Amino acid sequence: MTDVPPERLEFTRPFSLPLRRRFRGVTSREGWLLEGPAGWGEFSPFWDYDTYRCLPWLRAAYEAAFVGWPSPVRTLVPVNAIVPAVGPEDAAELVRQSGCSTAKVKVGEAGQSLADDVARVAAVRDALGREGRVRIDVNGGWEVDDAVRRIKALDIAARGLEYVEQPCASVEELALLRRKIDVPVAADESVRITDDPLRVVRAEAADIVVLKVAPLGGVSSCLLLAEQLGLPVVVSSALESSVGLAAGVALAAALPELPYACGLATGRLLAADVVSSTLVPVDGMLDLRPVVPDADALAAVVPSDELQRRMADRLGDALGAA
Ligand SMILES: O=C(O)CCC(=O)c1ccccc1C(=O)O
Ligand SMILES: [Mg+2]
Repeated sequence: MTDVPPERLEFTRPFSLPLRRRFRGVTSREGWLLEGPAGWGEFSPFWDYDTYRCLPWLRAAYEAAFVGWPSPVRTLVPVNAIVPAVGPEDAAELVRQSGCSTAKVKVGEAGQSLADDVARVAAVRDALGREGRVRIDVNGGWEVDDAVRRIKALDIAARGLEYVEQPCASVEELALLRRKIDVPVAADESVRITDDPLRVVRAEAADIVVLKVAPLGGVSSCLLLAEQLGLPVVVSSALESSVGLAAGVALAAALPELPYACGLATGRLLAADVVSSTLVPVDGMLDLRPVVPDADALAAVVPSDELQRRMADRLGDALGAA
């Protein structure tokens, strides 16, 4: 990690945040906060990330605490409601409560049928009304031909999809699929979990890219990557606490163009947070503001001794490799 003295990175505040509902198989989010002259940073890599993949999260936390973020060009960021793979009534309720006019619906969840996805997407369209935008996220779950069939059905159920996020796992499949459908394709995992994020562009595999600040090494790294990619960017969260979400807002606020609502409304999925007032949208917008943890909130989310030991091991491994 460039010019970062790991011994200066004193992650003193551990947290474990329960989620209101299961999201992509996750029921809680663990991490550490770091305070520095520029503000607060968060280190909360997913448990399935190995040491190497944790390093960008360290860089993002270091940037937030010690370096600061690039200048904003806007102070309000439009965001999408996030709809996990729940039933149609719950999905509609989540959308109505959100105040957002764009919704992202998780589809293709293991154990669910196309009929389940169609019902959820149709309920979200009804809740949003004609003017709203509906996008879906498959997290790489489908083969190309299956994706063609399912996307057609879901495009009809949605009465027009804004885009489909990571419908297939590989860049090659995305490129192939993109030539077979009219719905725009957004790349998420193909940019986030790779050593070569520009490959999606060379392969003409996507119309849009999803950028998440922490797994991509910070706001400045993402801004540079966005410029190199040359595609429209949707900034999305990695299900962080409000401290981590603030870094996403900073990126969305600094991008020269922001043509789509961003996936930063995941504060609603948290049953507890490290701040007293979670970063959630008002009228579909998040505002750019400093986020500072609250002592009482932090005290309420201290991990168990056993969990904290596992978290400390992982943090130590990452700092040791940095
Ligand atoms: O983009 C959003 O609206 C919410 C964030 C989200 O979906 C997400 C959150 C954590 C990990 C992965 C993802 C994802 O986009 O697949
Ligand atoms: Mg995604």
